[in-house]
Amino acid sequence: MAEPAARRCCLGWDFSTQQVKVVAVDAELNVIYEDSVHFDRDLLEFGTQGGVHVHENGLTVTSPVLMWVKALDIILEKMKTSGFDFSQVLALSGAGQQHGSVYWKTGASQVLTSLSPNLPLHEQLQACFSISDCPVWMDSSTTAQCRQLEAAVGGAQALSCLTGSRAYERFTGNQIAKIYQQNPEAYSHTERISLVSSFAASLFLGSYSPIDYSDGSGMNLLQIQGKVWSQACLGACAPHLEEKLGSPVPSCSVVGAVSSYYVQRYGFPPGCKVVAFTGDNPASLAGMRLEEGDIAVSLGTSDTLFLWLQEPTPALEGHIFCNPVDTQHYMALLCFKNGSLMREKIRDESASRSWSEFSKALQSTEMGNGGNLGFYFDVMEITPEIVGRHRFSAENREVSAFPWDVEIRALIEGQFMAKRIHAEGLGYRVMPKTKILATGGASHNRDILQVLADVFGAPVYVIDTANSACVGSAYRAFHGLAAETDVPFSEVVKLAPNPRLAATPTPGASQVYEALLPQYAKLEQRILSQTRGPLQ
Ligand SMILES: O=C(CO)[C@@H](O)[C@H](O)CF
Repeated sequence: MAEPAARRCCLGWDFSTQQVKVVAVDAELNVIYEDSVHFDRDLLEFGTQGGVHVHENGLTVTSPVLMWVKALDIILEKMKTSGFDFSQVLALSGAGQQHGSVYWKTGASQVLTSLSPNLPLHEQLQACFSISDCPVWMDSSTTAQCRQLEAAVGGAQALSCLTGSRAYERFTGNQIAKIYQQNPEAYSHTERISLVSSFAASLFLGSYSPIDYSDGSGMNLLQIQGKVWSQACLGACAPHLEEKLGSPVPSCSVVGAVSSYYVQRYGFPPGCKVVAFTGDNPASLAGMRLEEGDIAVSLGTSDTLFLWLQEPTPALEGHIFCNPVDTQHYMALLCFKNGSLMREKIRDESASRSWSEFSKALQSTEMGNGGNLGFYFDVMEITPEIVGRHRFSAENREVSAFPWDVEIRALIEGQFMAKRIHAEGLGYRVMPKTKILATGGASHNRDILQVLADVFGAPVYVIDTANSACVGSAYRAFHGLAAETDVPFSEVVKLAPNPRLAATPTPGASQVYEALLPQYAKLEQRILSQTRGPLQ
């Protein structure tokens, strides 16, 4: 049988909370291989649940760094056993869960640069970490450090203007501050601090990989305008921190070639390039091929917005990161906690637990819902911090109930008007070329997507984002190969499969919602001032 034609490809990795995943993407941008290793299922000796350990205090959440190392050993062996041809890999890049941090012990770099190809990574790196259980994004034990950092730079808004976010417990600077304060000896024996993304890149490089601008924006340490560490933030967190972090680099940087360990043990070509790894959300933005003016809406348990911003206006909500595929622009994340669980509750209460009844209500009620507006937050909302259900008639009078069909439309219109208002609060603007990319469970309901298209006045496309961080990383690897030629990312990925058009705005939608959006915003402020007292 003829030898299979050589399939030049790039690899995209994702070191996520629950697993390590890899995809191989060929030059036509087709996924030709994928594999994964699940921490809970395949690495039982580490005893994680959902890939993490939640500590007794309920606030501290960590993951064992050697579990991540061993997962890479296993997945590479699985690829080798399946006959994957590593010699075809032109470049690789990857993603890591954002905010997590890895602490390399003094002397580890010598081990990393002299790995024996006869042994797995985890056996050789056993003694290379000063902290064996790494803080991850689910940790919320650093509130004190958050307050200290905000005080050091002039307050929450000042920190947001500087680093793109106010202080958040999961953000890496606050986690480093806690380790320095509570475990100074481990901190003093740490020669390098990586994010999960740059840690994974270091494993492939065989030396310390720099932190990229985009994932570095999730640390409360990087000046997002100047793309340099903020000396005020570094100083407020821990001493000698800049030398432990190294200098940040543009996310599209080629940071080196794979180490000889991979050439000799797996057959990677010696010139296989490593493109800077980044955070899972920035990598997903790349995988969704978001462009200027686009917005991605992930409709899941909580709803998450991915925004492409040219001129960000940092706020006390949401997160602004350096853009992973365009160094002049930015991206933003906005999280809305009352997502699908809220939609399912109203479906159960008002549509007899039936999505088809739910859809009928949306089909039978008018855009704008006759001026009735609703706010549905059965759990404390993140954006903004409101809890409870609040309904208002067209005359702005608070009412205790709506008819079942009005209730359903009020929920969905309210959820999407909130998204547009808060996105625009961060500097997002709907443009004539705007595409809305919808993903997640609720994106299978066409009537819900119709409301989304109407509220934003833009077409809605649906995409499958199951592998978006991996695929986005493979796309970024191809982009890194073209780095010297200055080809824009959008050009590199133009052959990728296009999303499917699902809904376009109903004629007259803009007039309806341009009038209703300010009304919704005013009522939101009214609820906020009632619940937390008048704004200072
Ligand atoms: O904390 C987050 C973003 O700010 C999460 O989406 C993590 O990146 C998940 F890994």
